[in-house]
Amino acid sequence: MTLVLLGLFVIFFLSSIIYNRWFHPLSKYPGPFLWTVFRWPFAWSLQSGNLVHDTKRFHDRYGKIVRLAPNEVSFIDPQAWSDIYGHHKKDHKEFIKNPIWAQPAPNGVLSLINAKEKDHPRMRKPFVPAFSVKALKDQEHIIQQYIDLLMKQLTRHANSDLPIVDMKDYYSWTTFDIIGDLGFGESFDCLRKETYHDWVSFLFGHLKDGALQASINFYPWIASILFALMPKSAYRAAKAHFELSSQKVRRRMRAETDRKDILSYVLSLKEEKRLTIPELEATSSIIILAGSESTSTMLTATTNFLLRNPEKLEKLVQEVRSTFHSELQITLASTDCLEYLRAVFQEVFRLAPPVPTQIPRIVPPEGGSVCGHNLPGNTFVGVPQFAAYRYPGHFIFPDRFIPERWLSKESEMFYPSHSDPVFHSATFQNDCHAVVQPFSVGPRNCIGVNLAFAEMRLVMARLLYNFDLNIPRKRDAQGNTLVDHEEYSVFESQKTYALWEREPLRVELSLVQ
Ligand code: HEM
Repeated sequence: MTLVLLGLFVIFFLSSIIYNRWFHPLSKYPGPFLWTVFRWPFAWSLQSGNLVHDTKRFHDRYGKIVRLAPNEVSFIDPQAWSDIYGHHKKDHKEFIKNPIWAQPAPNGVLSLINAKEKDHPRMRKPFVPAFSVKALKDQEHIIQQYIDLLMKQLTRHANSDLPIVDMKDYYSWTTFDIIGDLGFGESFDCLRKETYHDWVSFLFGHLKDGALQASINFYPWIASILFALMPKSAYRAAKAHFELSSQKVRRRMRAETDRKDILSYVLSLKEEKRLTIPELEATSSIIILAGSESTSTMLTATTNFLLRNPEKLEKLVQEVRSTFHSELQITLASTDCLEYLRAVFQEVFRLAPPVPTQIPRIVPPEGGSVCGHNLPGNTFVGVPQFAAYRYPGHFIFPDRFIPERWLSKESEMFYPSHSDPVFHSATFQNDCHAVVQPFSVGPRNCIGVNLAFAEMRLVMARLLYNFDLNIPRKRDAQGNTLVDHEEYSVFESQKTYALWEREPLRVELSLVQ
């Protein structure tokens, strides 16, 4: 009997390899052998934090279309953005959120970001005015207030005996405090106390658990056993975190205030047009995560690239300090004209996108087309940002930090630094700007783009106006000061669990005299 079972298993095993590799409808798409016949190499790479780098390696080797698992194809052509994430059209149905990832909150309800296609427009609409340019203008003083506090804390450190800080923490504290206040009228008080709130520290662990849970979800037939083996602390933490954001929502709903925060726009609607309370609770915790983590990641990555490229840092400092003659002049409106700062952000989005993985979608059951390829229903698809943006067919010098590639050729700033490969006005003409879509596209793109840019511009401009930033200096045996660029952390080599796992970013600060 055992032999028969073993024989059946071997036959099943071998025939699924043969089918997946040579007879499956996706067999014509190239990919690494093991990945195309089994799901586990993908799941393993995902939960060990290497998926982003593995996917890039495969696209560099196989080209713009790669089969990453028996039922999954990855596309990096710019056309794939609108085909996969774009609006529903007459002959093109909207692709579906992948339920492997889009799981309900602990109250059993899907949040805005995970909502089913039929519920998504209803849930998104009430938030749209809260993220408009007009709303942002009304909220600018709140954002500036937290940046004042950031500058105050950094000034204190710059004046101390040890003027070295982990900027990753300061950026996280700032963006969490801002979204706590703008979202629910309550700061997390991270900046003032210079420490993470429980909610925030939980979140970083939660991202890792999320990658592990998604890996397990690929195997529904053993998922319940594997979930039972997961540490119970992960569930308790998820529940505690959800409880905290629910309390924030409920407190905000009870508060009698005419404050223009994000929830005020939703609460001002008639009940039938609002999200239900459980939906609002589930969505609130997503707004806190989405509204803080990606922006602080972007600020951390920008600082890391600037410190590793001192000539670019110098050029940006020059732009900021020659534009403003008082810190009070640094506003949302006035920072809009900083063209080199904008180019720096574009280049950091390209080299270290805050959402570096493929944002998972599924082809609708009746099938669909991506970049002219007809795919069977239920195929998993996505555009992996990190791989797409560093693909040598899309950008010249794809791994080099050259913000100038985003400037107009007529700009006064369009000239190479000493460390750049020589470039001239035609060098970047074939760069594929259209592929860089860090906020995604279509009906489920990022609702917080304006807020993200506002925070990024104000924080970076005020930081560079007030401080000189340096890689922390070491001393050699003779007491001479050394700056070792070779040893400094490289942002893009970090692991990813949906978002980047950010290591400390130590920066030496000195106040500009
Ligand atoms: C540099 C900063 C940011 C980046 C790169 C970014 C990127 C993205 C991306 C790629 C998506 C699409 C996710 C998907 O389809 O699954 C998204 C969705 C979303 N983002 Fe952002 N985001 C940023 C900042 C923000 C901010 C400041 C907020 C403010 C609260 C925010 C709130 C949201 C929300 C609520 C969604 C879900 C939208 C929907 O499903 O309708 N994001 N973001």
